[in-house]
Amino acid sequence: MAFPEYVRLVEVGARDGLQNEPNPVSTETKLELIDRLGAAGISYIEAASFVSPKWVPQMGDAREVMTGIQRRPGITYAALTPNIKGLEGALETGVQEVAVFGAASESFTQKNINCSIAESLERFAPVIEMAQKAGVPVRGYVSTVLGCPYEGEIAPQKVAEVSKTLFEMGCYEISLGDTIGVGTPLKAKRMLEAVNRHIPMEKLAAHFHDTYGQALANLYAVLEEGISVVDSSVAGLGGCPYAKGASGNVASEDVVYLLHGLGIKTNINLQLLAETGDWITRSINRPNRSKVGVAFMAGKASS
Ligand SMILES: CC(C)(COP(=O)([O-])OP(=O)([O-])OC[C@H]1O[C@@H](n2cnc3c(N)ncnc32)[C@H](O)[C@@H]1OP(=O)([O-])[O-])[C@@H](O)C(=O)NCCC(=O)NCCSC(=O)C[C@@](C)(O)CC(=O)[O-]
Repeated sequence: MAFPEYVRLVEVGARDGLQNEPNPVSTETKLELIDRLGAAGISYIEAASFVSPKWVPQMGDAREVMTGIQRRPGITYAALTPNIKGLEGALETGVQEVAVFGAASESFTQKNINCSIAESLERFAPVIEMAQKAGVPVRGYVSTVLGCPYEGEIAPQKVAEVSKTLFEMGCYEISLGDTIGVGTPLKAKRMLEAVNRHIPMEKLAAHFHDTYGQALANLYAVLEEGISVVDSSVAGLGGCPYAKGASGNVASEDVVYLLHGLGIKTNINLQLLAETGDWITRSINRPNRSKVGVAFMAGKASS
């Protein structure tokens, strides 16, 4: 199969990227990050998460973030909403899209959202229904698609089952999360094939973490299969609070560099994106995990 002509990046740096930061990140910093990402040409920004602040304190300012964004035309600003309480909060801020998040592993679902897979799906049904009534599209995440921190291997069939259910419940797109970054290209392809038997490729997204340094290789593999939506995080920020040792998402700068090298359009200004990665990592005192970002900034410093 040929590569797609255009890939939409779903930038999750402000949410997945920051949710696990041990030190508080100010609302002001989050808002500047979101604004810079928009200026760099990102068209979809996952900006916040309406979850319990007891579970994920770093996302406790979701309302302030969502209402503080200077919205740019053509950009979708989205938020995670695990239940009706979260959705109500998000809708009050005029959120444009929301996402529910399940997993293909029972243990991870328990640790992450305190219920079984079946209960999570029951809980999502009214969330999806209410969002749709409000005219807000719902994205569905499925975590642990290539491995679970508690259960190890996850059967592609299980990933397909949960994905299919979320899709049939009304999620317009299913994002397949390698939460702990253990996947390899062949595994990623096999998992995608299993899901694609039930869901069209254009309704699927790849959400790969880079813990084992395989994320770009895995992305290349699924791009070959026709994936055209990729979740990533500027400077490779992030990790999941309920997946110990999981490092950040694949870095947005690295993904954009790969895509442009393959002749795939993104409408993203890589220089501005690299500057954003440099700025946020300095602001929160983190290493920049984007090789492309570091190289770009070194080139700029020496020129
Ligand atoms: C889902 C719950 C809330 C269930 O948590 P629970 O304790 O079972 O919920 P509950 O309904 O019993 O409520 C307990 C308390 O939380 C409050 N509460 C309840 N809901 C909300 C809400 N929406 N917003 C604010 N507060 C809320 C509720 O009001 C109550 O407060 P109290 O009466 O004790 O003061 C909890 O488990 C939770 O918040 N989990 C969040 C976990 C999380 O955010 N994980 C990271 C995101 S997933 C991820 O990163 C993976 C992904 C998506 O990136 C893809 C990948 O990489 O694989």
